[in-house]
Amino acid sequence: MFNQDILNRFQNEETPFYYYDLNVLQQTLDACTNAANRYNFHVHYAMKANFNPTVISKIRQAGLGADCVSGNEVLKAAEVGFDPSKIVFAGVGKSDKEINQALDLDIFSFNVESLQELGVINSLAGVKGKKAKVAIRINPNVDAHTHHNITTGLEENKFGINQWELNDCADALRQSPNLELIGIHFHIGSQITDLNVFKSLCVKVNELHQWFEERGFNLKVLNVGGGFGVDYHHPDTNTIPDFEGYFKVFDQFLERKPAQEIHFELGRALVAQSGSLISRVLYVKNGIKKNFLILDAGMTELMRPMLYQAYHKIENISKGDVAESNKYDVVGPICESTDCFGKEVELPASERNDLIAIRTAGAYGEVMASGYNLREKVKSVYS
Ligand SMILES: Cc1ncc(COP(=O)(O)O)c(C=O)c1O
Ligand SMILES: N[C@@H](CCCC[NH3+])C(=O)O
Repeated sequence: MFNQDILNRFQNEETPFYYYDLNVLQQTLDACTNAANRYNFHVHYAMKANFNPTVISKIRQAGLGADCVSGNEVLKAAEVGFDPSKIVFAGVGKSDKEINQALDLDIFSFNVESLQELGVINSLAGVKGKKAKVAIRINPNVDAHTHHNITTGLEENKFGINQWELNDCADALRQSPNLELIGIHFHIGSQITDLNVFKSLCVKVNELHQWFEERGFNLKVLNVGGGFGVDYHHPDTNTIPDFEGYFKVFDQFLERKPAQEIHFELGRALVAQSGSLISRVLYVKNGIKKNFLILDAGMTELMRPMLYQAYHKIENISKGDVAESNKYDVVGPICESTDCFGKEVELPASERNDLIAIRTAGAYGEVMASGYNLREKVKSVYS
């Protein structure tokens, strides 16, 4: 990924920064849209994964819709040119202000996460003399077999409406003149690599789809969310996720009516491999039990390893393949003991000023950066 031209360019940049390889991003988008088009599936990009302006503008140009989780994401999506008819808005805690902003934009759908929220959207739409399009986000109680902290579709999770509330939900919809039910929505978790999980989701969606049809609701949309994972261990040899295999599962196992639209909300799978966090070694500290590489990037720039014990491949891109290697705990400068990107990482013998790449950082990296310790906002570089 890092040829000599790029390395020369990096030498002149102040670190740390996010590097986005826009070719990788384009290849990923092409692979996704080609596979989705084959099945006539609609993909909305989950903006929460990365709302860097250059990245989202490329995604918009690829023709995807936007899946938003806050009023500001909805506004940003519209501002960068996503057609409001392709914007959906999920989230367990939509404020009145956020709902009103989305109503003003006439977005495609509110993915509603509680009975109470249905009532609030009905009232706010009524005040504006509008009919809001809604999809019911149902908690399907399907185990995503991913990290506990990024599972969203189990009964213990706060997301979506529980199945035992669906009768009340159907009654509320019948009594809400300012709502139009367009579909049902699911999202069971993130970084899912076992496709059987999606098969189980399809079985559940079919069951709940039928439940609504039996009660006289004609669903235009089945939205199965996102969650498709990437290979954090092999960013160079398994760069583009197998979108074809992923969509095929839904084509095979989801029962859909001829005019019905199938919607997806992919985030990580589209952007993760195109981004790396680039930093410099500030100090090498050799201890009795441990050697530390102290970087100029920390948990304030990339929080995933500290928050989820997530693995990211770490490379010394200044040294390349040299014979002598050492084991290091690769840490940041932040005043927290958990500020560690990886323990006992095998790297070439490293020195002050070497450039270190932390790979597969294009999703939930830059967007989760913080200003803790009064750190500067992290910059971006593109090629
Ligand atoms: C409702 C919803 N849709 C889509 C996504 C995108 O997930 P991912 O980045 O795993 O594809 C998320 C995040 O997990 C989400 O909460
Ligand atoms: N932020 C998480 C994913 C959460 C997805 C949003 N529900 C991660 O870095 O893996």
